[in-house]
Amino acid sequence: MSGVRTVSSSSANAKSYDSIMKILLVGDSGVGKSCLLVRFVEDKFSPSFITTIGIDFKIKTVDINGKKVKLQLWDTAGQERFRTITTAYYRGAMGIILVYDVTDERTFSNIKQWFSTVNQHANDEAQLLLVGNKSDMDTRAVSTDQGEALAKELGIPFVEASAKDDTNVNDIFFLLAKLIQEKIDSEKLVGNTGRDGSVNVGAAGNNSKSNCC
Ligand SMILES: Nc1nc2c(ncn2[C@@H]2O[C@H](COP(=O)(O)OP(=O)(O)OP(=O)(O)O)[C@@H](O)[C@H]2O)c(=O)[nH]1
Repeated sequence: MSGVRTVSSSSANAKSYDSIMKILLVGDSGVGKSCLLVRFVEDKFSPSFITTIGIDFKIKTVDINGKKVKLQLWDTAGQERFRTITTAYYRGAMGIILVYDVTDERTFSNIKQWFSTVNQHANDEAQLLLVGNKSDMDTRAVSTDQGEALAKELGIPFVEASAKDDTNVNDIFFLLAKLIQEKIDSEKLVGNTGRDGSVNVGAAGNNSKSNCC
């Protein structure tokens, strides 16, 4: 994708980036959230399924329009029993990726529920993105048209991807980071980095830096 370039996939020190973006992945258990993250950050794929317990995170620094942006990527557990823990992390997220599995219709129909949970717990200004994963598989149950139609209905962008064969995985994260950056540049979203590297996010109108009336 033009204007976007990977800088490093290791933990960056405090002086090696211009800004931080907190991004969350949500969706049913088994749709491939962890695999998308591992593919993006480590360029690896494992066919074995190790379910996420609670929450996990990885870091990757990318170049967006000449600025070094540290992506703080939070991988939430899809299992219902962790829902109380995971929803606590929605607040402050600048970007949220809703993932379903194109071979599993149930994970697709559950996206509306994920969308509503996100709207309930996340900041109004968070940028959302719908991802249909496992596009490499022949046993498809959800068509690309269905994915596009749902994204249109929800008013969010859509990407089909495969963590396994590395289709569109970089595009997911770079597209989201670019959209977040555009919101920051247009002052719809404000991110402040705390001393510990944590990010506080708010709508620009709620932030003291905004030129509010
Ligand atoms: N064929 C194929 N399999 C995939 C793909 N992505 C993930 N998988 C497989 O799907 C299974 C679940 O992947 P995970 O990434 O652990 O799923 P998750 O969404 O993180 O699951 P939870 O941690 O329980 O929420 C694993 O066996 C993966 O190997 C893909 O793009 N293609």
